[in-house]
Parts: sequence; C-alpha cells; structure tokens
Amino acid sequence: MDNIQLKSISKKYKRNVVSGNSLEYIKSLFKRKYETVTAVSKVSLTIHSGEIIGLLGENGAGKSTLIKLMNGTIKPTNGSVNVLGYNPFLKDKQFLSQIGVVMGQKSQLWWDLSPRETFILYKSIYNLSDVDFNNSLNRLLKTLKINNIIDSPTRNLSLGERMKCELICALIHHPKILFLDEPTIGLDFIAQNDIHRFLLQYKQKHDTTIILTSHYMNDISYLADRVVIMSHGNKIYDNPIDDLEKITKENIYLNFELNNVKAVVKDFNKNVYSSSNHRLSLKVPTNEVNKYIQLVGKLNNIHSYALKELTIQDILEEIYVSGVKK
Ligand SMILES: Nc1ncnc2c1ncn2[C@@H]1O[C@H](COP(=O)(O)OP(=O)(O)OP(=O)(O)O)[C@@H](O)[C@H]1O
Repeated sequence: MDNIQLKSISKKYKRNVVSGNSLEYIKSLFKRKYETVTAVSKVSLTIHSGEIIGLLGENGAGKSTLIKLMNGTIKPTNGSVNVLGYNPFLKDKQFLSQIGVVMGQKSQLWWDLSPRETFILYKSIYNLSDVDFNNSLNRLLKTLKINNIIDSPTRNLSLGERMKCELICALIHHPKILFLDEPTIGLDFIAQNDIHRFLLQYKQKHDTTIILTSHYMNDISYLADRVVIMSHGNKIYDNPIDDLEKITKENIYLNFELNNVKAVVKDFNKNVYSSSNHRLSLKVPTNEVNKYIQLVGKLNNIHSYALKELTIQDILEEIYVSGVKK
C-alpha cells in the first residue's frame, strides 16, 4: 500500500539579498531585494507502507524541505502531496495523529522539564488513555534502556539520551509514518548503533514507514530499504539498497604501488578511483581483475597490488559526489 505520493512537487523560497557594501546594506533595509531559491524541483516519489527510505544529499540539497513538505510543515509551490490520504498542509487532526517527527537539530523536549513530564504533555496532545500511554511508554523505555534518566531535567541529559527521548515523543502514539531528519547528528558511534538497532527492531514490530535523512552513510546503509539522493533540489537517484549491494559485488578496487602513476593514469581514465605519485586505485569489474593487472604491468613496473572490496558507502559517496559536481 502507498503511504506517500508526491507528484512533481516544487518548493521555492524567497530569500532576501543584500550586497556586501555597507551603503547597499542600509539601502536594503528600506527597499528589500529578493531572489528565488528552488529548494525542491519537480520531485515525484511514491513511498510504500513499511519502507525505510534513506534521503541523502549535500548541504542545501533539499532534504529537509522534502521532509517538511511530507509532514505538512510547509506547502508546495507546485505539485501535489498525498500522505495517508491527506493533504498534510491542512494539518487534519487524524493526519497528525498518524505521523511522528524527529528533527535532529530542533528539540521537542522542554529544557526545564524532565522527559517524563514532556511525555505526559504528548499524552494529552494525542489524547491517549492512561493504559495506552503507560503501555507504550514502558515498551519504548524498555527497548531504549533509559528508565533511569527520564526524571532528570532535560538540560542535564547527554545528547544521546536526549535523542532517545525525542524518539519516545515521536513514537508514543504509534504513528504509521516516522520522519527523522538527521536523528544521529553529533552522536558517538555507540549511541548511533543504539538508535540503529532500536529503529530496526521498532520497524520490524510495527511495520512503520520511516523517512530518514542523514549525512552519515552508515545510517543509510544500515537502515534503509531504498535510497533517494537529492542534489540541487532534484531527485538524482532512487533505488533499492539491494541494487547497491549488487554493484558492490560486481566491482572491486584494485590498488597499485607503481613507479610512475602519471604514465599509466591516462590510459585508465574511466576506471580511476584515486591517484597520487606512487599509488593508483582503479575500480574494475570483479571478473576482469587479471586483465587490468596485466594492462597496468605492461605500462609500468608494479611494486605491489592489493584488492579492496567496495562497500555500499563507497557507491553512495560516488553517486552523491557526481550529483554535486553537475
Ligand atoms: N525558510 C527558508 N527560506 C529561504 N530559503 C530556505 C528556507 N529553507 C531552506 N531554504 C533554502 O533551500 C535550500 C534547501 O534547503 P534544505 O534545508 O532543504 O536543504 P538540506 O538538504 O536539508 O540541507 P542540510 O543537509 O544542510 O540540512 C537551501 O538553499 C536553503 O538555504
């Protein structure tokens, strides 16, 4: 079943423009000049129930704007958005009760309240019965293992503890869709892993649709069923993670130590992954490794070579970087 349908949506923002010199700046206080920024351009996307979508892209690529369009925070300039049968921007109560949102850079916890007190506020916002609230909270606390901290003021908690509490706020009412905008930002490796494990476990149990943005490739490669890459407001890639897995098996890095990389590099232009004075890394089809060793050996004296398997992160980085350069 489709949960989210975006049809050719665009979002343009008006941005105030001020030139560098101070006279222009003072003038602009009286007569403002604007430019139009296209944050999202004609994006179509269908997301099915229970999918985890990993949204990737450089800074300013349009990821947060896309999430805000899906959860109704902003209205598209063009195109249509349908989430669970609703126009999200109309903020129907029924719609809001079926989504949860975590914006990694914006807290939904009250700084001077304890997390438990904040959870109780959410209980009344979502109109949960005592039984539903207590069952849901106890289950979430048990899986996230943070029983011991939820009665301290939020300001005293670590970033990792706060993020786990943010997840409770977003999930206390069992939403069908969870929007996560950089949920692991600033977290150490252990806290990141805790969040990964929790999200996978939660999704398996509740079949929740999850839309996740992150700059950490391991968030995406560990969690996502499907990867969508944005660049300059456009969707440049949209494929299942299994496709990426296949590419990692079909290709391999062949790393050489050579006398003179320059003498070789031009003949392998499209295979070159990286090069320096004495090191050359080629990306080659896995079943043609011997052919490439022989070809390089004919052009230069090979000191040594080694093979390195590709990871999903390598492929994602490549697509991501080529999109940014365009
Ligand atoms: N409220 C706004 N007013 C004007 N411009 C905006 C507004 N919000 C976003 N933009 C611009 O739209 C573009 C896309 O921004 P967006 O926040 O969606 O990118 P992002 O991919 O989430 O970036 P990041 O990874 O840095 O969070 C950027 O150029 C940004 O400056």
